[in-house]
Amino acid sequence: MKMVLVSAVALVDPDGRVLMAQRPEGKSMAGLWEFPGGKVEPGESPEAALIRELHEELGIETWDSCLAPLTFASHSYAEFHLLMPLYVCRKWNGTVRGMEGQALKWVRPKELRHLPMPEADVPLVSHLIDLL
Ligand SMILES: Nc1nc2c([nH]c(=O)n2[C@@H]2O[C@H](COP(=O)(O)OP(=O)(O)OP(=O)(O)O)[C@@H](O)[C@H]2O)c(=O)[nH]1
Repeated sequence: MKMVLVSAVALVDPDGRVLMAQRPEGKSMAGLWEFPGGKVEPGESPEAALIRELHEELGIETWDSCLAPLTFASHSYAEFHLLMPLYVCRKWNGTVRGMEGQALKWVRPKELRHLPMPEADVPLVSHLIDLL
């Protein structure tokens, strides 16, 4: 099965809330809330992919040294197998904005349990609750 490598991040604000982004209409899994991030391009490190995606999607700047690995998702969808490292980031420059028109919200870790999210993300929530 095709393996897809996606880097994702839990941006954590000073109140311990996590930023979630809603997948827009027209995309697969539209309406579900996901961690910011995206596919790792050939030749790119997972950290570089995340720094690029955070700039493109949210208009913020961060650095390798601010990305702490937390856990990963390994999940088979019908079309591909997703391997998705999840980082935690508490330090960035700029104010988050939905640069691609996507809805954003800051969510308390326990409230993540009630948010509709992609299947692959569900097991990640307890790691964030433990951490935060
Ligand atoms: N960024 C992100 N992607 C996730 C999460 N969970 C999850 O299953 N994914 C999947 O990982 C892939 C990320 O692709 P992407 O963000 O670079 O591009 P995309 O939405 O345009 O992908 P698409 O090809 O499905 O339309 C998508 O298939 C997405 O559904 C998550 O928490 N964050």
